Amino acid sequence: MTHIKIINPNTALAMTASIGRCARAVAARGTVVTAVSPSMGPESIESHYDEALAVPGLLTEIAAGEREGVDGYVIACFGDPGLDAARELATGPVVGIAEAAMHAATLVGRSFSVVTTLSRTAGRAWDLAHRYGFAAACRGVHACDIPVLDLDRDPAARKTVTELCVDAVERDRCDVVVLGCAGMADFAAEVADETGVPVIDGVTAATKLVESLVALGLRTSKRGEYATPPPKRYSGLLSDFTY
Ligand SMILES: O=C(O)C[C@H]1NC(=O)NC1=O
Repeated sequence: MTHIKIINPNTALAMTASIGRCARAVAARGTVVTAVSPSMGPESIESHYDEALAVPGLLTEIAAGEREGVDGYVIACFGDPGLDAARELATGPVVGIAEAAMHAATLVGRSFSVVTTLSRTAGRAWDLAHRYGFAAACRGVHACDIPVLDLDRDPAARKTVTELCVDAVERDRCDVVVLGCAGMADFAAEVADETGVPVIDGVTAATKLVESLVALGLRTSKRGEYATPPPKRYSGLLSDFTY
């Protein structure tokens, strides 16, 4: 049995439940998926500030997972917040949904475009494409300017995102669309029908990637940069983080 813990780093429990449903829909029979939100942090992540404040809660969930014997983790936020720190804590693989989606996109196409939420987060998506080595394959990053929590609440959101994806394929002439928010996890099938190209949701892509890495017996390397952090005291609210 493989246990994958999917961490939605924001505190929106309805979004976490949707993320869990999407991941379980693709998980193998022998895989148990638990989807959680930290008890502390922003209700959605739409800025560098939100991202910074989401990381402590994310890391508490990774530390708890290590005590629970979790085999691998998904960070279910398109900014891949805290990914490197999470890898320092985790024994098993940790995959962010942006990284997973971009990898999957380049395995089924020569180019991809990202459709994300707020314009202000587009720079982060470009930064990740550069970091992961996919800048040449990324033809564009487009924002629907729908707040993360409105993706579920606004009945017009799905149509708006779908139309933007159709427009992105036509303008960018990209082979693949990457959905740039964990809150779009259940949009992929509809967008694929409308665009006629492969559409990748990072939640499901990351779930299967972690499952595969665990099946291959691959764990996070502790030889170098991802070694366990050096022990030290952390004061104030962070005193719980003392090793
Ligand atoms: O980065 C974004 O625009 C989307 C990102 N924010 C969030 O709360 N979950 C996400 O996937």
